[in-house]
Amino acid sequence: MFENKSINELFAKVQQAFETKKPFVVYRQPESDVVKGFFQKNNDLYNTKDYLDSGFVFAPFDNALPSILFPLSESELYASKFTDAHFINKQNDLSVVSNLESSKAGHVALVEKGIKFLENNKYKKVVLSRKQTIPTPEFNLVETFKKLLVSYNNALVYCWFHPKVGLWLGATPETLLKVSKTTFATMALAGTQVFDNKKYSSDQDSDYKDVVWKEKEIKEQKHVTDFILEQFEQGRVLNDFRVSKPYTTKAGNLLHLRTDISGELSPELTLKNIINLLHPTPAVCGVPKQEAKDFILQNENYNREYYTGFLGELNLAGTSNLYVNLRCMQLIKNTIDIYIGGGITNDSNPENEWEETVAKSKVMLKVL
Ligand SMILES: C=C(O[C@H]1C=CC=C(C(=O)O)[C@@H]1O)C(=O)O
Repeated sequence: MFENKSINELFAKVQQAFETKKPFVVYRQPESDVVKGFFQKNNDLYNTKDYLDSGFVFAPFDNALPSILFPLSESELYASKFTDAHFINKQNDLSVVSNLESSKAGHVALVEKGIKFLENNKYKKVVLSRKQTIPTPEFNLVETFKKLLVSYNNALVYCWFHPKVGLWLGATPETLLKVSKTTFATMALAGTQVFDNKKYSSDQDSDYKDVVWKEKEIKEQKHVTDFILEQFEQGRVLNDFRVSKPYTTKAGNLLHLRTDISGELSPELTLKNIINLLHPTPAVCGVPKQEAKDFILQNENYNREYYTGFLGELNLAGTSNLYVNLRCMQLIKNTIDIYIGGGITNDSNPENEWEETVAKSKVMLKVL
């Protein structure tokens, strides 16, 4: 399906497609050394409504809006091996500084409003976010993408472009779902703390067993696990259900709590049914889902667009690999908008929630 190219040919193709304003996506799945690309042959904007098509899907947070598809039948597909040796200078220091004080007041006020909303209604969780604009007069697409590749090995790293939509890049640690025929897997990812690199020398999740999580983070992550289990119970769709214990996982400079959930899907279930059950999960929206979504749309004061939506391979040889669009950014002329958020519960401290978004913003600031 994917034609082999050298990595330099693939990057040259990316550069050319971007300069000539042709739609494309290049991406590398977690723990893989293969970079794949879809290069659409025309400039049409295709949608998928039923998720029966094959191709690469790019879906917004607001599930009432259309999902964009690069159809398999309208795209050239290339793949190439990529190793660190292709790129030596790993990351920048965090020299890009922007005016954070005004953003801080706005975000703290939003979180305070979120906490009141939860208390007044006895709701459990809402995920609140912001965007931060960074000047990038010297932005170089291929170099930035390479830095993301070498910096975030266990993330889905991508660069997506459509002339009618814009340019998005990201390195997301969160799987929305993997479906291969009837085998299904997802994860509940939430809770954040900054990774202490003096304490741990390895990148293995098994080394983080002694990490201590506060009650707030444990609850915040449990809401995501419970939501997924309830959704599948209601749909009565999973046989041979397997649910891991929550464990600590590393994503860039951060640690999160994660539970793995997998099983066998009832054959009558469509991918659209599964996506509707899951998206948006409380890792990016809240509990109850609709009320949290309404609060987000009415109060965040900016448009999330594709941040906290999902993206990935759709029905390629019977398999779909979809990821939640986190730790992402969008190019707007000579600036980059970085999108960052966090889960709010009754126990949240607005100042800490602000700090969490600052820590998360470093995932992208490091490569700019
Ligand atoms: C909403 C984001 O992260 C989610 C995923 C992992 C941990 C999260 C948290 O600790 O709040 C969020 O639920 C984001 O990075 O913008």
